[in-house]
Amino acid sequence: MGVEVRVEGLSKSFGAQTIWRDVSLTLPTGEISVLLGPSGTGKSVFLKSLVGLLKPEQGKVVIDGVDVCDCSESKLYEIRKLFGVLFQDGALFGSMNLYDNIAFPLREHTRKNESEVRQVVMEKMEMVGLIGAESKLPGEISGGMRKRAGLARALVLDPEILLFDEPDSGLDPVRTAYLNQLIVDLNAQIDATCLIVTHDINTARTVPDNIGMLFRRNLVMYGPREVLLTSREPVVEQFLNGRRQGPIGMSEEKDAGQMAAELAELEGDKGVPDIIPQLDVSPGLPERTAVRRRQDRVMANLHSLTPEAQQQIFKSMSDQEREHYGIRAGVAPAQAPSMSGSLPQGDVARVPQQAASQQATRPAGPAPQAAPQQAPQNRPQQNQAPQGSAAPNPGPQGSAPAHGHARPSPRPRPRSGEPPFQSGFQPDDEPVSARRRWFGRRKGGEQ
Ligand SMILES: Nc1ncnc2c1ncn2[C@@H]1O[C@H](COP(=O)(O)OP(=O)(O)OP(=O)(O)O)[C@@H](O)[C@H]1O
Repeated sequence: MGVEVRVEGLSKSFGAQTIWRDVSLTLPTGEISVLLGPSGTGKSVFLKSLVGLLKPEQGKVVIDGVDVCDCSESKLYEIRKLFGVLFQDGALFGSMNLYDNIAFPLREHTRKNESEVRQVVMEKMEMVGLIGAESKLPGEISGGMRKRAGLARALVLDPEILLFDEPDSGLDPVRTAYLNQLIVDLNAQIDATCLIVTHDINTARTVPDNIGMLFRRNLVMYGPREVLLTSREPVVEQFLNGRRQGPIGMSEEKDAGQMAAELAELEGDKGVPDIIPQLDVSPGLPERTAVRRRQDRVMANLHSLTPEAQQQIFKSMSDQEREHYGIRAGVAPAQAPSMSGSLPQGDVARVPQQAASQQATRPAGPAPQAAPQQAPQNRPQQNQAPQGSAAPNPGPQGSAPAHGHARPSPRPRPRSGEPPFQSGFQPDDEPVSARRRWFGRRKGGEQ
């Protein structure tokens, strides 16, 4: 199971160049988060700071009770063992075949003998669908295969935190869809805390539980996917829709006058966005346990989310889940701030924690389908969990939780007749065949 990563007030500069300042966020245990931002906003610098490869001037990165920014070399060495990192190009050694590349961390960092090494390497190669490609050199395979080899290598030390630096860079949309499905499936299998840096809008829309966005040296927003995917914050909206119009210009920032004119042009185009369902795990694999933990966490902080985000959260629930959380039809969601506003606004990044105290600036969206009743009396434990962190693991699927009432299974599988927002990917969609390919039914051919 993954571990929580807590970032508090982190600031990083190179000489006079401030990369970002006062970044605070929590990557909840086992959840998948995505970090977005225009080129050059410091996303890779952020990843390197989490692993302790770069030292921010201020702030903390707390993992397992250790501040990575201020700990001994030996502690840092131990903490780094919790990480698996997939670099943009896979970072494979060009002169080593895939088997030796993937075996490398095991030979360097463990005392396993060669037969044990072989067992782990083959297991991870099978997970990413590379069986049969052991003897190939990185130069002899496609970009997609190199990414998967890099991912297998990132997995060999059984990481609790997985960082992906633009896993989709250089891949076509189909290979990107396969890779996204692989990430979701891996998360279901190992429950590692995942952070993906990407520019790919489809990845941002379908893979993560949480999304963050860096812009103008600030984390402008971070929160549950439903918040950012329905956000009217101009920079978030521009990025997630891949538009020219908005605060982001060719060289990051735009002239204020031009931006105002462009945004005025878009005023007519302001319907409440409907969000695409999140990718579900491939059939035959375990459910993602993070989904249930996240749902408890988000429901405990629901009042602090925008009405649009609340609406999307209700829509994504099954009847059983609505009943469990005491949600009834026909009542408006709690009012919460829109989270749109002028940039930079560091506090907006703490949307789930602080939004409730901010002023609403925009009328609520259209009448919602459903809204929560009072918090269920028998669920105080989740409400007491620290905001932004995962609620306690409620136990195996279907078993009675520690606080003693039956829970619905997480994310029930789609049944015929259910509305499409519950379905995730249908059996005929690409990621399912990706699983066939990546979980051993096909030998590691060229992708
Ligand atoms: N070691 C370093 N020394 C000095 N400047 C650096 C260093 N590493 C990164 N930078 C600078 O930090 C800024 C952010 O770089 P970074 O690679 O993190 O951006 P990014 O958001 O990941 O960009 P992209 O999306 O294009 O990959 C850039 O201006 C870069 O030149």
